[in-house]
Amino acid sequence: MTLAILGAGAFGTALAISISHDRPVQLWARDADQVADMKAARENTLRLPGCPFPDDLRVIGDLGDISGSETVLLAIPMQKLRDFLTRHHDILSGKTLVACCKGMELGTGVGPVSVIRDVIPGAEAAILTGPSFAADIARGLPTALTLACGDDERGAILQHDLSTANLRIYRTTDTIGAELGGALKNVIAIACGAVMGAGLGESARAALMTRGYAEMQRLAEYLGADPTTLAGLSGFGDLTLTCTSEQSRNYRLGRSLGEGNSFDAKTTVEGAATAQAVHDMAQDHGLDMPITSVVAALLENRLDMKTAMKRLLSRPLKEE
Ligand SMILES: NC(=O)C1=CN([C@@H]2O[C@H](COP(=O)(O)OP(=O)(O)OC[C@H]3O[C@@H](n4cnc5c(N)ncnc54)[C@H](OP(=O)(O)O)[C@@H]3O)[C@@H](O)[C@H]2O)C=CC1
Ligand SMILES: O=C(CO)COP(=O)(O)O
Repeated sequence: MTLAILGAGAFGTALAISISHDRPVQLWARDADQVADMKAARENTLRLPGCPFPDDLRVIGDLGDISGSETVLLAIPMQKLRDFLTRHHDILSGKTLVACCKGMELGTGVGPVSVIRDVIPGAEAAILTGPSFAADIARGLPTALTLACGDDERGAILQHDLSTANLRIYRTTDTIGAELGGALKNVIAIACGAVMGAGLGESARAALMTRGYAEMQRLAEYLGADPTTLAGLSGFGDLTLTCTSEQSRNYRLGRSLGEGNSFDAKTTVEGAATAQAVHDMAQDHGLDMPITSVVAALLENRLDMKTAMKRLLSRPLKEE
């Protein structure tokens, strides 16, 4: 079975490299120059340099070529997903679509599985998420991810098809919990980066991670997710990785905020839009999401670091 991966960014490319050691993979990029470059160089010099392509990885620039692939991984940023699916509805209808992005959609507040179900009801929707840096996967370092699919039989097939010697996949049917964990940990990582950038120390970061996790659980429970999903790879696991690593773009954006430095606006940082989306949703539903709200305000320059910290620390004292 050939697998198609749409989006030749760092993550799509890393998954394509890892999985094509076991089975044929088509990796699609929208930009003709990038397609030509990857075909010639047999690596993604733009997004993931230094990671050579296995022989069974085929680079494609024509979406029509995926007609024979039953399973399609969508590795494009969250805020671009709805438009992408709408434009390519007919090609993707009837397939199993696995979201590989992390975030909640601005305007609707929903995650990628809901967007897929909404735009292409004729497809089976799933999500692959969890603690993993693209460079680690591409280099063959051990990684564990969560595959969430509402249809457990289909989920078991995906789990088997996408696992490799170094990529160990666990499965759940709780798609809401899996997409919330991946989305919200990015917001908390921005907060942690900001605290570290401002020189507030490791203890403050540990407090933010813990209270951030409580915030994630609160929203997840409200939206009907299983709390044990949040305690797994897609929630706690990814929170730990992203809040503590300089490899994370969300963490680095936060650190720049804390240091008072600018950050390259072209970098994919899913937590920025997600902070706003979740803040809006929390307000609509009367939910208490103080860290998310502070991150959204920091990113919009509605708050400075000092006031942000004061706001979090001056909240009424309560039971843990
Ligand atoms: N990098 C990582 O370590 C990990 C990333 N992820 C998640 O994967 C998702 C993608 O991130 P990542 O690959 O790192 O991002 P990159 O910035 O490396 O790449 C983004 C990719 O999306 C493509 N793209 C952007 N907009 C569109 C569009 N409208 N239509 C089609 N393609 C589009 C870009 O194409 P172009 O170059 O032409 O603009 C590019 O190939 C994110 O949600 C991220 O959270 C998950 C786990 C790990
Ligand atoms: O999701 C990731 C790790 O699991 C990648 O994190 P960043 O998007 O912050 O780089």
